[in-house]
Amino acid sequence: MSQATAPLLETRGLTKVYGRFTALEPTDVTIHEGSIHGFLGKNGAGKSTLVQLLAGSVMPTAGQVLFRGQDITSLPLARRREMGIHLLSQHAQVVADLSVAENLVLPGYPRKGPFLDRRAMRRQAQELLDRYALRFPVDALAGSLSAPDQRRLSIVRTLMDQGALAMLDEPTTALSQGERESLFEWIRGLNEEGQTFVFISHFNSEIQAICTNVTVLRDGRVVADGEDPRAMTSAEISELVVGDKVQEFVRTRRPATRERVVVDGLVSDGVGPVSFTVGEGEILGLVGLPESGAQETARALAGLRPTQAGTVTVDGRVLRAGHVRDAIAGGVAYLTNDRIGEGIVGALTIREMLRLGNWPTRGPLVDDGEVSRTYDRYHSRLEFRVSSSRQPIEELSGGNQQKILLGRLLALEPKLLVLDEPTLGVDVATKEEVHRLVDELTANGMSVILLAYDTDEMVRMVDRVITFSDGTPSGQLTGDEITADGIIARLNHAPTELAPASA
Ligand SMILES: Nc1ncnc2c1ncn2[C@@H]1O[C@H](COP(=O)(O)OP(=O)(O)OP(=O)(O)O)[C@@H](O)[C@H]1O
Repeated sequence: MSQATAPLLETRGLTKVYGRFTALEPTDVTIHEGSIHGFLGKNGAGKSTLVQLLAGSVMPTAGQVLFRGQDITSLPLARRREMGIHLLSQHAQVVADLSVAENLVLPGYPRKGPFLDRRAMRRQAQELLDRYALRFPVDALAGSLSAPDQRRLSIVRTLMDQGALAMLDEPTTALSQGERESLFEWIRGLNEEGQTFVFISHFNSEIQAICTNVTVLRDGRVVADGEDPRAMTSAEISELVVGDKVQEFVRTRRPATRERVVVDGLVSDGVGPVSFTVGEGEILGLVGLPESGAQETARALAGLRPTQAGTVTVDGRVLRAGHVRDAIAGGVAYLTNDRIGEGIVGALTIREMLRLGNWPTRGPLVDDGEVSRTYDRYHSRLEFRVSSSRQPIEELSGGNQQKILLGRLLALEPKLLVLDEPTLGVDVATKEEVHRLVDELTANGMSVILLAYDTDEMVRMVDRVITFSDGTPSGQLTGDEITADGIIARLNHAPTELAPASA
């Protein structure tokens, strides 16, 4: 990795206040040229706020941003982009129905007079792909690329114009272990050539794998700066982030006492037939590569995919397939892994979101007292960092939004909880709290189906694993067979097709 050199970007007393809420206290940080600089912190600590202030998508309440010594505080986002400062935010994605080339030249399409110059566009795009050792065709639709390739494409967009600084806010969300490693190798290769990165992640292993130094934020304040994460243990990093020791939760596997959920011959749009059972109080892991049938089956159970054959029975009641309201009424609740697309309703307040579609009533009226009690229950348990229960969901940090979605499902008191990436974007302390909570629910009889890219989470939480390939169950792991290596071996992990940039 390149030697850290002169300051590329510096902040002086940079502050962000929203109304009466201080998202970022006066902050002084320095990002050195050639470094991979990590920002760490719990949910709501202020990481995204800080990178948005650096990128110019949010303007500060006070303080300065210096770029190579020049004060750029008042420059807007577009000007900073021209200077090579780019942010790939948690929500940024490629435009699925545009080609790779169109995505890469956005928004500055090359023109010939009033016309779009397609040849120039393709040539520019191909040069970029070559420069960053990406081998997918410039004419492919961006939406047809694999998830990691879409991520690479969006990173390349942040690196265009010889980008001086690429800030990546949780870039590995929804990538498998193999995909992460290949992405990291690529980033390291670019870094070797002098590219500076800012990197945000809740995974200590990722921070240690890639960052040369870190800044740690807690409740909007810098509590550590300049540490080398490679010289620390994962527990030390967690302690720095949380401000306390994080007790890793270890679940004891419990044999199921009776069958609660019976899935029999389920066929859903080319997936299946799928048959399995889930016991009372059991956590069943569904594992498979994308489009293997694991996630499709989970969504079909929740009524979110049309089904053509088979039945789903919960406590003896047969659910009407393909009907989400019927699934909920029958006791099935599903946590989506697409928080932005199908999870949150931005304008709702937190307390409304927690009881959305599940309003407690007193006579004909919404029972406001019960809404408040629901908020209090999950606020203390899941520790949202928010200014009030009436704050709109869209203002919350990503991890806090995830906690609200989880709280909403728990408030439904389901019999079967289907969790698709329950700790997506959630910090190290809350992750353990979510695991503890799910364990308690299963101790009280709730059945859980878990999908998780993080094999460590899978291994620690489940009683049993069913693997999927080609749209049907391909095997089962129980007891001591449930290990990260065991799962990965069953997945028949195909190596990713890309070589690192330096190759
Ligand atoms: N537009 C806004 N209005 C009010 N408060 C906001 C707004 N944007 C962010 N906040 C608050 O600022 C705080 C910091 O949020 P930020 O998104 O920076 O956290 P984060 O460290 O990136 O968290 P996460 O790990 O969950 O993504 C949060 O408590 C959030 O609710």
